[in-house]
Amino acid sequence: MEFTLAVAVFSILLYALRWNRNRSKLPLPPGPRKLPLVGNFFDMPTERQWETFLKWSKQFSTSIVVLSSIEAVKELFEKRSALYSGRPRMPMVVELMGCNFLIAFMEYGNRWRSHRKMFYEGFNVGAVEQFQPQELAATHELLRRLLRGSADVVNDFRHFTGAVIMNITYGIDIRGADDKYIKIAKEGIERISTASMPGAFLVDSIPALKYVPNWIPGTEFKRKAINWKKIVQDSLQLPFAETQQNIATGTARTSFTSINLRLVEELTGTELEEQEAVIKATAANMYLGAVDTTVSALGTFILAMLLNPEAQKKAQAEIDSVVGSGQLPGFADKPTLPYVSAIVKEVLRWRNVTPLGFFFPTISPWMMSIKVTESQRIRLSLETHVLFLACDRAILHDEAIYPDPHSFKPERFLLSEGKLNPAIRDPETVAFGFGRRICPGRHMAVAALWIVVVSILSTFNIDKAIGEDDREIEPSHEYSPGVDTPPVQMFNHPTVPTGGGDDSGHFLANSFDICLDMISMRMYCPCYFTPMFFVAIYPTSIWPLLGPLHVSPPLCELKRPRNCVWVKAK
Ligand code: HEM
Repeated sequence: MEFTLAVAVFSILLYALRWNRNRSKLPLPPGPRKLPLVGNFFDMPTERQWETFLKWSKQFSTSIVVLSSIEAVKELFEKRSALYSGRPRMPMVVELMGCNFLIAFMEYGNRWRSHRKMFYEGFNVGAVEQFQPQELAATHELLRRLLRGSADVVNDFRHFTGAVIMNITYGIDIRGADDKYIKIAKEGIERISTASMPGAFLVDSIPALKYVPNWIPGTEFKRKAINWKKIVQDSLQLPFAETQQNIATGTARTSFTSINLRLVEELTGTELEEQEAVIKATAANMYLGAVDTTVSALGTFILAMLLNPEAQKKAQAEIDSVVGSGQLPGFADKPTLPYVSAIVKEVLRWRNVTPLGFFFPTISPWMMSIKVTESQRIRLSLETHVLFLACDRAILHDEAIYPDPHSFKPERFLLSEGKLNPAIRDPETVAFGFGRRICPGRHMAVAALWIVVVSILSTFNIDKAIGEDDREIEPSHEYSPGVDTPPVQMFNHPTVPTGGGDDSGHFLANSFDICLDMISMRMYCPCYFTPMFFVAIYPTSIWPLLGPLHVSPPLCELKRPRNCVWVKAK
């Protein structure tokens, strides 16, 4: 028996070594020089990643396939989505900080499915219509805040999004600008953003470091993880506990959490615990997924209006002629306000919130090549294992579909008679991702964007702020990656390349080399030569590259309240 086992193990190892040798005949991908053990860890940029990746892409080749055409993205992420819906492993944020409740970081499987299903039930295209009253009420509150003279428009947008989502998700009212839940969520998102930055923590490249005792020098990351976990846990636990408490005292308002908790109240024991955990986690995802993304898009709207006063005037003329100046617009006006809808589409296209989508790891280390489209096939080897990354910005700036892509032109979505042109690809089909991992909050996000955009346009003029020298201040194009980090240079220019790496321009193979360090890691790992283990260690070596969420800080003034009689303070 033991002999048979030994022969079996030996044969597998022999096969593995031969298999590896065959594959290693393929050339190694070029990239920055690797150090022993840590590979290219220290080369990884922690900010303005796109610039470094672009530089590397010119200097080197291969490794990451950035899909910059809708055809390639649909082929892989939609037609073959069963194979391309995974997520890379993230030891710092998921395992040490306990963010395994975040759907965006979950591995594709049953756990992800159960959370996603519950999310879908609450936020599908039909279900989100029931949130319109809350969105409208929060929008009118936003207008009142702006009317009182806002010092920080971005903060007001954060407050708006928080108010809508806390109401829908937990039935909790936000109290003032310093509301504790807004504060908790803001802090939680900051920590999650920092911890999920590619290259920020070595433990993501060497997951075994998470077992190193805390007292050993150099394990500062473990202490950070413990502190940050507490902050993140607050955003998971506290609002949920308040809703539970309200249900117990009979004061709970109808919300996603209260409805779902009532549905499971018949359950007992482990079944109840499991269901409660899914409800709690899904609710937290709603808040954490919604805030920065929506705030970023609204910030871009303000920037676009500052830079394009003509577009602002046209939208206001449309609103005045359709809604009139005697009342505020509502959701029912949407079909009759195509220019406003075109502005929302252009906001999602022009400076989309996630210029780079999420990473999807290569499906299987056993594959030698992957067919991307009918005419394109990528060769794979162990060393050139690719991560697929949809470059949303490139797709949304495709000149063939959107001529003069860097200009803000809502007209591109309109027919000559002023109606929306269905033939132009709707940015909503790109800006929220693709396939099975497509953003589940997109319907709510678009509704919230639309009502805020139309309401601000109907009541305010958005003008450049006036400086102390009585001159207009030119708006900054700088956006902050993540939250509360110093502003960095924004994508004024197409820093993410939009061309193709091949004749048809379909995708940028031979482009970014962002995973070079991870590939090196695999080569130093003792398990590397055993393909059986390779599957297990592969995800540990890959960072996700979350397209940085951009929160813009537009310096602006909302002047000349237009129909402000309708925005009277309460
Ligand atoms: C303008 C607003 C928004 C934008 C641009 C946006 C964009 C995105 C993108 C690009 C993804 C990744 C999709 C992929 O992997 O291909 C995503 C995922 C996600 N979004 Fe959004 N989002 C927005 C608003 C929201 C809102 C309002 C919510 C919650 C109510 C939300 C919840 C989520 C969740 C939970 C995921 C993870 C999905 C998964 O991995 O299965 N998002 N979003």
